[in-house]
Amino acid sequence: MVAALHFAGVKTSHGTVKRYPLQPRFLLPRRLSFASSVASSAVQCPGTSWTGCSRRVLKVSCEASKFDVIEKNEAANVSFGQNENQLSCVMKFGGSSVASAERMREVADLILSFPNERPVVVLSAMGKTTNKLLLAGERAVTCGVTNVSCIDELSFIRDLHIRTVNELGVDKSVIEKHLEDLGQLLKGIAMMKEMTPRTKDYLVSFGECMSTRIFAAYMNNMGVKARQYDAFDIGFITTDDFTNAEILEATYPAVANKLYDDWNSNPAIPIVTGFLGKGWKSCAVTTLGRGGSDLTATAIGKALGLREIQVWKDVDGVLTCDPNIYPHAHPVPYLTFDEAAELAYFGAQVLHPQSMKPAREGDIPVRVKNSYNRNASGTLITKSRDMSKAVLTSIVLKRNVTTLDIVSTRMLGSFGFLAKVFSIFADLGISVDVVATSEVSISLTLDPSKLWSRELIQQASELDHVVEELEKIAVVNLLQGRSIISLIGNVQRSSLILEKAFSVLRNLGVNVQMISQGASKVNISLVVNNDEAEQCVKALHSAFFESNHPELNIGYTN
Ligand SMILES: Nc1ncnc2c1ncn2[C@@H]1O[C@H](COP(=O)(O)OP(=O)(O)O)[C@@H](O)[C@H]1O
Ligand SMILES: N[C@@H](CC(=O)OP(=O)(O)O)C(=O)O
Repeated sequence: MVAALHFAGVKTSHGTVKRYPLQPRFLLPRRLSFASSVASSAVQCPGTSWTGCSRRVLKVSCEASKFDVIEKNEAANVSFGQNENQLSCVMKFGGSSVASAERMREVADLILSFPNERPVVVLSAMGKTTNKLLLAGERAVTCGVTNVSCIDELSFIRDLHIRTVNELGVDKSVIEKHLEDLGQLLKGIAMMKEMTPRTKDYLVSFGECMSTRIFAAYMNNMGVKARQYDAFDIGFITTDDFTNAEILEATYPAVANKLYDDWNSNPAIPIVTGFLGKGWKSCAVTTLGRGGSDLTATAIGKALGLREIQVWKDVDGVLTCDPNIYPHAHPVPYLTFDEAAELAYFGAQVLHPQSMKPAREGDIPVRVKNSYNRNASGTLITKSRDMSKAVLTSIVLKRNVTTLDIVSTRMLGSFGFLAKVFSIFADLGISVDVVATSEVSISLTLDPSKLWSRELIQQASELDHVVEELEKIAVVNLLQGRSIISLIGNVQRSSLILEKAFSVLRNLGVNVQMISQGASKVNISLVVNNDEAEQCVKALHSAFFESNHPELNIGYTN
């Protein structure tokens, strides 16, 4: 069966015109395929041979009201997925992946290059927009209402977004109101001379709200039906902990209902804002902590029971250590949820610390991929993997950690002492990362993950309060400027790991101040001084991952 389609011409990054169909669904037979890049594309039913193929062939299937876009590379076999009409996976693209018009084109192309997927797309704000918004807010606090329009970061954000819509050929109206409201909000902040956490969350939400609107409009211009969603309007219900809200259970059924209902009644690729939610009491916009779009993605994966969650970054997957510390770090092909969670929790910026939780609960594989190098195989994170040969998987560094040495004044026995210390932390809402205990003393590091910035802030007053409380029962020594080096791997082989690690550290003349091997079986933590930490990571990396002893290099070979 061959039918005529209307095509919209779209300018590509190379200035050529690609042609995409305009979704005249009433014109379409039950299922269609068509060749793109060929002006006079033939439309045919699946099962017939591909005609008019240039290097790439797009295929659109419409079954009843269902909608599907499929791309075929010459080399690849096209096959339909098993549930070809349902949403199949999440594809999350971080700020680095959608930093410009050029990048948005790449991402659209990438999405369409997956023939068998009907993805829910989750986007972060473009590039460094979140940081710029925060800086703009901080400047507004002190600059005075009349100077708001001169804030450099505001001009930067405006220019970036307007340039992007222009370059993509998208109507400016999709973000005009947001840009106007953003200016008003900054004036409000300037007037109040303060920026509360609640205001901060509303302020940064403009980043994701604009990137998703631009991208959805671009997809629609290409003839690929897409629908933009603000997460706070589709059931992402959170606690009211502004800047670091937690997703509440009610989110899952609400999001599933909304996305599936819309998909079933009028299919269009959902383009959802990452990072954002709605406080259940305040009904105000909340955020899930920096890097929170990863968590949005895994939460949607769990809510919809999807087959896979893909998080697309600017690196070839989770690496054996932070590439900013050691540029030749290697991709880790397989991780368990536990390993990935530990790695993220202990400071690897590549994943949001809480993002593995929904994926683990839903048992949905997470794939970390590189949007700049789509052929790299990336990292696959699943419930379990063959650990028989695994030793060390990755080395993670968390800087600027505060440690506390707490020695009992012996008014309490050991049991009462531990209980009392931890009840103080519980009362103050502070969680602890690493703990080492003896009968009458405890050494621990404080969890900075609740803090807004990825740079750890010294919360002086909070720490003073902790010390004050602890001093009622103990002698307390507070030490700042420490780092935690976490050795993520197979703690079943901890003796081997520790032997090697300590020999490396001894050679460097570094004294380990605290060591903790948790019951988690995937992490050994070492506390060292900040100024020694980077050289330790580099030396450990070369000893474990570049040694001539294959038994020590196998963290990423299985
Ligand atoms: N172990 C690690 N593996 C991979 N990337 C890491 C690691 N540790 C830190 N990173 C950093 O994390 C960055 C990717 O995370 P992020 O910036 O949140 O991506 P996105 O904004 O695209 O979601 C990388 O560019 C890299 O610099
Ligand atoms: N834009 C937010 C949320 C996010 O997840 O971003 P990214 O995916 O670029 O890390 C942030 O910068 O924190």
